[in-house]
Amino acid sequence: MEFAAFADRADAIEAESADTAITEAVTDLFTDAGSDLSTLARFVQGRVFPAYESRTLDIGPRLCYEAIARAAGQNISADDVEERLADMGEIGAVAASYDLGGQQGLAAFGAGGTAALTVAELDAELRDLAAVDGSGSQGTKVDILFGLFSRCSPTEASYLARLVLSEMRIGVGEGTVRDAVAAAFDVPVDAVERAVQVSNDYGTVAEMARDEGEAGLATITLEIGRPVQAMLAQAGTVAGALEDWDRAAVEWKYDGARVQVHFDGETARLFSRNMEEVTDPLPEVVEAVEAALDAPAILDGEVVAVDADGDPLPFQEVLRRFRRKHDVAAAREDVAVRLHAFDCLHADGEDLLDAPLETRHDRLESLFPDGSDAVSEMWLSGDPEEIEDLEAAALAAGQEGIMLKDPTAAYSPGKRGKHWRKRKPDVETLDCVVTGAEWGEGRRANVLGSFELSVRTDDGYATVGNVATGITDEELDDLTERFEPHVRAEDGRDVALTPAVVFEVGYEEIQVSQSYDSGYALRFPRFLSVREDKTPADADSLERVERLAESQ
Ligand SMILES: Nc1ncnc2c1ncn2[C@@H]1O[C@H](COP(=O)(O)OP(=O)(O)OP(=O)(O)O)[C@@H](O)[C@H]1O
Repeated sequence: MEFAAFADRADAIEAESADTAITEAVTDLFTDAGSDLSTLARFVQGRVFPAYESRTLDIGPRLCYEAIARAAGQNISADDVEERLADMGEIGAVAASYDLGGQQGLAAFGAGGTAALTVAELDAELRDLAAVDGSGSQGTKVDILFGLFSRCSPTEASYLARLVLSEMRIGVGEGTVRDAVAAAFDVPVDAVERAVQVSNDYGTVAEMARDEGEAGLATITLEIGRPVQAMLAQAGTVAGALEDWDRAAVEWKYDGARVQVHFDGETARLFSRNMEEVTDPLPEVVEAVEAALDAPAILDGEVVAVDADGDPLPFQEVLRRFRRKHDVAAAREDVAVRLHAFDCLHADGEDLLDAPLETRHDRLESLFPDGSDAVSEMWLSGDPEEIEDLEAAALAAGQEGIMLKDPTAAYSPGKRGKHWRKRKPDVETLDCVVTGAEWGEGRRANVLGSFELSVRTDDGYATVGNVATGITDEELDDLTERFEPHVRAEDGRDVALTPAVVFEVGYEEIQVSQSYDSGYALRFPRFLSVREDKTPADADSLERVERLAESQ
């Protein structure tokens, strides 16, 4: 398919407001996709790479503006592009507003000359672009992108800009893609959902659905080395859990960071909750797993930082270790980390996602030598007092609280269902995407002083408040520096930011309010931390804000 045809269809999808019409349009796109099916299944969601890959294009907004400016002609600079963005508010519209095809002579130096750009060619070019690294890589990336923009019509340029900056936002969420694959290739929605949970890639699933139908989808299994999305938890109470289940599986809620362990029988690889590989920064976890296991396995667990006495340290310490690229041995001397594995998704050739938690935990224990401290203990109890004692013990040991899990439930990747509930003594917090900021005043005029908080909606973000309290001067300096590459536009003291950073914020109450576009406002929001382990896609949703507001 030509990229122009895809761009036209994306345009038509964006113009639709009814969910059914959007799903139908995506269904038609998939039916007509031919050999481009897997690429298009990713492109409609604004992805070039499958969700399980941590590979990115690594194209910052500035680099994209430069490429657009060069394609737009000699008199246009990246600053001009940025100014236009401040006026128009959306990079696709900005890219479409220039006459980029006018540079076709120059484009001959870029990819593919002046021939019409195809989806396959664009995908290949973007993959080449992602592979560029080393010194001068930014310049090479601009060159490649310039070559692509120079071959674009206005509509193509709009969707190319949105694709490379991960700002597709045409109203197509994962649910739409799932339903469209099912409708296009006449397979059950559940079978598609299941295959996506296991493979974490809509591209592979769409092709399998088309080529081999429901039976083919059933053959997609977990693969060691290909991370799956983590199962998540809702807030819950002991009384609620014991009302719903005869007995609850009770575990400590460790104050650390999630990690998925993939052991192929010889070597272990580790992935963070964002599916980034964190094998190198955590050698002691790798060593512990490789020494203990002798059969292939995929495990889920939490990594906690500990001091010299083995007592847990705040979770920021473990994130520091996650990010550490150099001198890992020295970092390890300062702060050691320890794995608490609490689930087993695969053991010795057998996928266990559908097995009940109780069975999965038994398998987990059987993989490790007796009494190994790498396995998190799980208690089965129907007695509220016993569970309270377990919570007291978890808190006394410096952990966050307890998890209550349905012992009969399967493992549902990516789901925040009622089968796992977290009971933490502190009030709920929200993980919000920072979408804007404001410069300070007076002596703080050169640092950002207040930050606009948003939550996820189906096709973008909606504001819920501004936070300025709870941040030290030193943190403001750090945040100002951190946000610099994400500045999209400025107007007086107001700064528009590309969504990239997630703040954990506390608040006293959620109020219904017309002041913000979510329809809600956080009362007395206060900054708690930067969620280094989360991307905007992992931030809290408007749906969660609605639920929290209702349950107050
Ligand atoms: N025993 C355990 N079982 C499952 N998750 C655990 C356990 N101990 C610690 N955790 C952590 O708790 C998280 C579950 O809470 P949730 O799904 O709400 O994630 P979250 O948004 O990071 O929440 P929070 O900020 O409260 O940790 C898991 O992602 C995991 O990192």
